[in-house]
Amino acid sequence: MATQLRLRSALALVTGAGSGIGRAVCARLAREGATVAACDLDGAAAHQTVQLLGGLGSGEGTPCGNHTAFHADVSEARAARSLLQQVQACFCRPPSVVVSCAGITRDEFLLQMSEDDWDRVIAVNLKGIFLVTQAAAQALVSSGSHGSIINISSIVAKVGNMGQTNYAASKAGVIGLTQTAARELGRHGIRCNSVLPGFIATPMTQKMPQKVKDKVTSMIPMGHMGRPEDVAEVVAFLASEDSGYITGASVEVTGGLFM
Ligand SMILES: CCCCCCCCCCCCCC(=O)CC(=O)SCCNC(=O)CCNC(=O)[C@H](O)C(C)(C)COP(=O)(O)OP(=O)(O)OC[C@H]1O[C@@H](n2cnc3c(N)ncnc32)[C@H](O)[C@@H]1OP(=O)(O)O
Ligand SMILES: NC(=O)C1=CN([C@@H]2O[C@H](COP(=O)(O)OP(=O)(O)OC[C@H]3O[C@@H](n4cnc5c(N)ncnc54)[C@H](O)[C@@H]3O)[C@@H](O)[C@H]2O)C=CC1
Repeated sequence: MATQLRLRSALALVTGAGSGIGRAVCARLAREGATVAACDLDGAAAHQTVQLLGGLGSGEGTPCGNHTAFHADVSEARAARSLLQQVQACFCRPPSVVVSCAGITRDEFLLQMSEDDWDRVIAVNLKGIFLVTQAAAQALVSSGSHGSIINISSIVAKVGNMGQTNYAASKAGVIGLTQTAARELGRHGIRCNSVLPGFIATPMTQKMPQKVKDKVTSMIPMGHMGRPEDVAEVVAFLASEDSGYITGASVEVTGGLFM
C-alpha cells in the first residue's frame, strides 16, 4: 500500500522504541512524515532505532529537529516528567502523538508469583503509561495543542492468561486508564485509544515455552503469529486524522485470536 504522509507535521514520542513493536511503530510513523522521539530504558537500543530511521541519533551536538533517541525508565516519575521536558526542549513543542509501547513480563503462576514480580510489571506496564500519559497531556493542554495518545495494552487484558496475573492486570488497567483519559481529554482535542495486540513475533514472545507458543499459534484463526508491523499500521491510523472521531476505543490486532 502506498505510504501517505499523514503525519508530516507531527512530533511522535514512542516509548519502548528500542525493540519489537515500538521499533516498528517508530519506522511506520517516520514513513508517514513524523519526527520521532524514540525513548527506551535501553538507550543504546533507542539510538539504534533512530539510526535505522536515518536520524542523527542522540547525544551532545545532535541538531534537534531530527529523529532523536532518549533514555528513560518510564516507571520512574521523575524520569517520565524529565523525558517530556527533554523532548520539548529539543523540539520546542510537545509531542502531538504519544505511543506507549514500553512493557515487560515477569511470568509465574499465581501460587508462586513474588510480590516483586507483581510490583515491577505493574510499575512499568501500568504506572509507566500513567506517568507518560499524564506528562504528555499536561504539556499538550498547557500549550493548547491537540494530540493522539495511543497506549499498548494486550489481548490478555480481555481474556487473561495462565502465568500472567500481573501482566494481565496491568494490561486491563491500561484500557481503563485510557478510556478515562479519553473522557477527560476529549474537550481538549486530545484523543486516547488502546491497541490490543495478540501473539506478535518479538523478543517478548520468543521467551515463551515452545509448547505454549505452538498451542497459541494453532488457536489463531489466521493461522500465524502477527508481525510488529501489523500493530504499527494500526498505530499509524490512530495517530492520524483518519481516526479523527475515534477516542476511548480498544482496537484488537490479533489475527482473530480470542475474538
Ligand atoms: C497451552 C494453551 C495456550 C492457550 C492460551 C495461551 C494464550 C497466550 C496468548 C499470548 C498473546 C501475547 C500476550 C502478550 O501480550 C505478550 C506476552 O505476554 S508474551 C508472554 C506470554 N506468557 C505466557 O503465555 C506464559 C507462558 N508460560 C510460562 O512462561 C511458564 O509456563 C511459567 C513461567 C508460567 C511457569 O513455568 P513452569 O513452572 O516451568 O511450568 P511449565 O512451563 O512447565 O507449564 C506447566 C504447564 O502449564 C502449561 N502452561 C504454561 N503457560 C500456559 C499458558 N499461558 N496457557 C495455557 N497453559 C500454559 C504448560 O503448557 C504446562 O502444561 P503441561 O500439560 O503440564 O505440560
Ligand atoms: N509481543 C507480543 O505478542 C505482544 C506485546 N504487547 C505489548 O507491546 C509492547 C511492546 O512489546 P514487544 O515489542 O513485544 O516487547 P519487546 O520486549 O521487544 O520491547 C519492549 C521494549 O520496552 C522497553 N522497556 C522495558 N521496560 C521499560 C521501562 N521501564 N522504560 C522504558 N522502556 C522500557 C524494553 O527495553 C524494550 O525495548 C509491550 O507493552 C507489550 O506488553 C502486547 C500484546 C502482545
